[in-house]
Amino acid sequence: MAERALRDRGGEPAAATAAPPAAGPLRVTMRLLRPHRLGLALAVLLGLLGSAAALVQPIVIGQLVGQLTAQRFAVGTLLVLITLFVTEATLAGLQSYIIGRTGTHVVLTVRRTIVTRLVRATLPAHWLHRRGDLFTRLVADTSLLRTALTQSMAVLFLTGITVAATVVLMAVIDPVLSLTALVCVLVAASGSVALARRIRIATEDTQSRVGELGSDLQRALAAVTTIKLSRAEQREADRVNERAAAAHHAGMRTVRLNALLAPTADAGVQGSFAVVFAVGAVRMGSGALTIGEFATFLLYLFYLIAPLVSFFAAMGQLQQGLASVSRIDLLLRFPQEDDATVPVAPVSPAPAPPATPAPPTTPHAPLLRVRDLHFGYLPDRPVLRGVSLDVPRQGLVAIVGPSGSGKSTLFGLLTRLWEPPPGSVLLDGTDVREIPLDTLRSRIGFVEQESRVMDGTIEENIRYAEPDAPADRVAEAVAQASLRDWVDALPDGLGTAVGEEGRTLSGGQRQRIAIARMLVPDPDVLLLDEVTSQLDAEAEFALRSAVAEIAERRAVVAVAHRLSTVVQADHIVVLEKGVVRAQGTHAHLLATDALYERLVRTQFTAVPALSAPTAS
Ligand SMILES: Nc1ncnc2c1ncn2[C@@H]1O[C@H](COP(=O)(O)OP(=O)(O)OP(=O)(O)O)[C@@H](O)[C@H]1O
Repeated sequence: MAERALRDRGGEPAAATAAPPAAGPLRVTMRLLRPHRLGLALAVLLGLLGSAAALVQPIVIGQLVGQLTAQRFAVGTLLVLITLFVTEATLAGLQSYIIGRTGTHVVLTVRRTIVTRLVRATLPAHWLHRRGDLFTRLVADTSLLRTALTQSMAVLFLTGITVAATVVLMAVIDPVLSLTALVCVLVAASGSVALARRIRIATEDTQSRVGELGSDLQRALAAVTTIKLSRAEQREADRVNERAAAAHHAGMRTVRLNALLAPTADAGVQGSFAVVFAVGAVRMGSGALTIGEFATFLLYLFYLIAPLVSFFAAMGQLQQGLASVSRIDLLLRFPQEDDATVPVAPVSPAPAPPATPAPPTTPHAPLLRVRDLHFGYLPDRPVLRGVSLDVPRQGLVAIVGPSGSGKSTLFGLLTRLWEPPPGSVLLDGTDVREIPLDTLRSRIGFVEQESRVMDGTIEENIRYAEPDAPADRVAEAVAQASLRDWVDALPDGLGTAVGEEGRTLSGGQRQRIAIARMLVPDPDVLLLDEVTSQLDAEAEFALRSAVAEIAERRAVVAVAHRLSTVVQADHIVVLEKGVVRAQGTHAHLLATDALYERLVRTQFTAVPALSAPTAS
């Protein structure tokens, strides 16, 4: 719901979600092609040489015919002609290879850049866009770049040069007639240009509908079990099929416009010829042009047909590429985590920046300090309102409170998944905003409420935050997360594959793998967000003992719903509607705070006491 709220807000994205302003698609294209300009230049050069080899052929053929008619020995001329044929064919092949290669490289570079930016993008930026659409932009739109940009750019350049050179030659013969030809061609081109523009808009529309199709398909695949249990197969299929039909209709519009492009260009060229022919005839009649000059002029005009038609076709192709560039550009401008130094939506009262530098830390100073922390995801909807608390270097701090009171939000701010206001979260006396993200997240381990397990083996998942960790650290993390007995009983042990999203595991096993993953980097503080919620009594007991052991060496902050976890905490913070309403020990809070007393009575799930920890 929150993601939808962010998306629907549309018009005014908050500072950390806003991408820098867009440049025009042509400028973006030039920027994308710049690293590949050598390849493109080489392709154009080969094309020019190929054209030269083709243009010389009529002359050589003429000579050959002359020699043969005069019954002269023509082997030399024949060899020259064969060499020209071979050269032209070789150059054409090479040019096509280099254009293809350059196009593929452009796609690779763009995809790499996008992937890097996507994984480093801020969470708000991600939540503004549907995943299926991002996927389509990365896969389908970048594919369009290959032919639509590199090929069309090279063709436009090459045919542009050919057309310009021919026009110059024509101008030498008769400037008036060539001006007439030029004006006619430009008038004819205006129709094609207008069509090409519409092709671009239609392509953009098609691609965005393909994105919607991808998003809906992804939504359906992710919830396939829910769809089955809700008997919603047909409804879901209809919904996705409707998107497919919309993409088809938009695609058909592009096809129709594309089909119009060639006849429009042809009609323009033919019409131009008719006008030039008529003007030429008049000029011949008036003696301004000889019949020979007019014949040569017309010959050149015919030479123009092929390049002009290619030019217009390439223009249509380029417009399709530009449509994709506009969509890809959005990903290239995704705001990055490191750029996001302002709160997503400042809420009133605006938090004041720290007035004095952070106090020097001593071994007894708290490890984490939260000072007057205000935060809201949406403007004027505060979630945390002036939260202050200290986390000592060792021991267990429990955060309790009704659902929606802001407990998970607090954890997200401590790890800068969301940017806290300046001076409101200090780690070892340093504002977390000044600590490089990589360092911060290796010092603060955060096990989320619904931690992901990824396709791969158990060991790959546990090592995920630190792939090169020594084996004994992995073994220790496995033991601390109460996974040892279970892993030892598996035929493949740590090498067992877990399936996509850890499908072959139980909820509890997934949670413990997530805890082990966060223990491997040996963080100073471990944040646990309701990690015992999916565990049975035995596993919970085992994990509770493990948490107690972990808390002897480092700080642990746990959002807890189990009374057993809360009771064992050294310090308990009671959060209500984004405000810390009480803090203290279990006994103190039970005696002094009505909400805490109510939570203990009604909300905290009691777990039957067990005599000794056992692993499940
Ligand atoms: N990404 C988000 N965008 C907008 N609002 C959000 C977002 N995440 C949480 N919220 C809102 O912020 C408030 C606090 O949510 P939070 O998840 O921090 O509460 P919580 O105390 O952890 O709840 P629970 O115990 O149910 O997990 C809720 O009103 C929630 O709807």
